[in-house]
Amino acid sequence: MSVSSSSSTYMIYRLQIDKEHASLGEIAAAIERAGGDIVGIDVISSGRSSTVRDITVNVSDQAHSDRIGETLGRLEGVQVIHVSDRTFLVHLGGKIEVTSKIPVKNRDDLSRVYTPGVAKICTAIAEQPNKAYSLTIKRNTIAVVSDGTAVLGLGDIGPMAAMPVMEGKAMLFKEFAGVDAFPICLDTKDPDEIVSIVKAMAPAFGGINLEDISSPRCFEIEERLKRELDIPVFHDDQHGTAVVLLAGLLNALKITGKSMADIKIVVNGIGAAGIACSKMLLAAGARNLIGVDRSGALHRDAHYDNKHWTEFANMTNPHGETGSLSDVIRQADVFIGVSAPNILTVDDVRSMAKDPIVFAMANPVPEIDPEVAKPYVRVMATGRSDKPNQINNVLCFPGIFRGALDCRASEINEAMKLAAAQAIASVVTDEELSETYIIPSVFNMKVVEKVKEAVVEAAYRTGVARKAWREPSV
Ligand SMILES: NC(=O)c1ccc[n+]([C@@H]2O[C@H](COP(=O)([O-])OP(=O)(O)OC[C@H]3O[C@@H](n4cnc5c(N)ncnc54)[C@H](O)[C@@H]3O)[C@@H](O)[C@H]2O)c1
Ligand SMILES: O=C(O)C[C@H](O)C(=O)O
Ligand SMILES: [Mg+2]
Repeated sequence: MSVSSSSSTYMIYRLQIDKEHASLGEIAAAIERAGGDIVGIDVISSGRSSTVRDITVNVSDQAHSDRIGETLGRLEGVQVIHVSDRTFLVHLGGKIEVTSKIPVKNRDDLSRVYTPGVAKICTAIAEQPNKAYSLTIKRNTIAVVSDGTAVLGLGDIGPMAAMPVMEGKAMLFKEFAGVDAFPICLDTKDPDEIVSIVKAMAPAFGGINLEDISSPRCFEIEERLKRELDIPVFHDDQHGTAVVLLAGLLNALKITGKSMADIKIVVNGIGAAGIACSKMLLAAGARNLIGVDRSGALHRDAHYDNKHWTEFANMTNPHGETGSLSDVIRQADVFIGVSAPNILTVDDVRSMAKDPIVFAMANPVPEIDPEVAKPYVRVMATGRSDKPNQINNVLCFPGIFRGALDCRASEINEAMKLAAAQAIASVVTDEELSETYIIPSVFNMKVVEKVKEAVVEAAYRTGVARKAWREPSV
């Protein structure tokens, strides 16, 4: 039996194996019988009577891992020393660190990078603040700021628990676009306090990436920071997601031969991502878009305490459809999920129009398991990196900030976002386009390059770039 569940994970079993009483063959057979897939075997130490080995096994979940551990513990001559989760191992001590660019080996070095030499640099910046861009980390550094209230689809898990995601985002900024990023998780949910903290720390940064802040607070926080700061402020869950979604949908529609203006789109989860994705699709020509949240379809005859929902209802659902997700998804061409795990059923998908497009983007568990949906959909995408068609904001935020920093943009505007979406979509050529390849891989080096170029061009075109234009050298 092989492990196919979308929640599968790798566990490492460290075993002491008594050479006389146990063999690797027996151990492998026991693991296979218990349903685990062995993906690696390493010798840690080898003695005359026993060896210590790490056996890496793909398991479906924690309970499955426990069962395999118990099975191994019952084998004669085998002692389970410990069991570790490979995902936990890569997080030990955190995922990023600060390194210096210049060695500090002697007093001379010290006196230049630190006092007294550093003082004249400080004075130069005090006299001409713009010099912070050439003489400090500002020009290449982003703050990734969260309050831990909407972490992936895990919800309000607090600032400490949000850190692994923010460290991960910082890592991706660096890996994919060479942007230095600091994860900053704030122990407050108060919008006034978040705005004032971010404003106070802004001098060190060339841009602010807001992350995993729940709606509707995220809208006010972002709007105020955009107004009050002169560096780009970008709520990734809104705009990064919307940019990548539009890129994916433009390409998926080429496959089904339908046009944005004619299709019925259902967006499930009218929070940060849902509202931004919907606005972007409307700007791209969508007309029949219906938003659904926990209480069903949003429509203009209802009264909402949340003013963003009132605004949303007024610009969507032109035919005033009401009811649950299952009611409004009938005859829809496109489902976009930015809500919660496993809320879309096979029957819902089967009630959609011909050639359904399903983007189940909730993380880490999508609205429907892609394996379950596959037989009934034409194009399927999720936010996960272990499945085809990954619609995830990681395709956008490194490149869009690379471009914004390079031209020293004062903001990331609509034109820059649209340019980024078109650039991502364009990486997949017409020859390459297929049901399982509507969106490029994040590892495709062309993505960041094309997004950066398109964003820089749009920033100069719309007058928000502040760096003197230099013709590219030939
Ligand atoms: N793939 C990506 O790139 C990407 C990007 C951003 C967000 N997301 C995912 O989208 C989800 C929402 O993120 P967000 O930042 O917008 O959060 P949010 O808290 O701002 O919004 C979530 C919304 O979903 C609604 N919701 C929750 N359960 C629901 C259900 N069963 N039916 C209908 N609506 C439901 C909530 O009421 C809320 O309005 C998360 O799972 C997140 O991981 C994915
Ligand atoms: O973090 C991700 O993988 C995407 C997105 O920002 C999310 O909150 O789910
Ligand atoms: Mg997020």
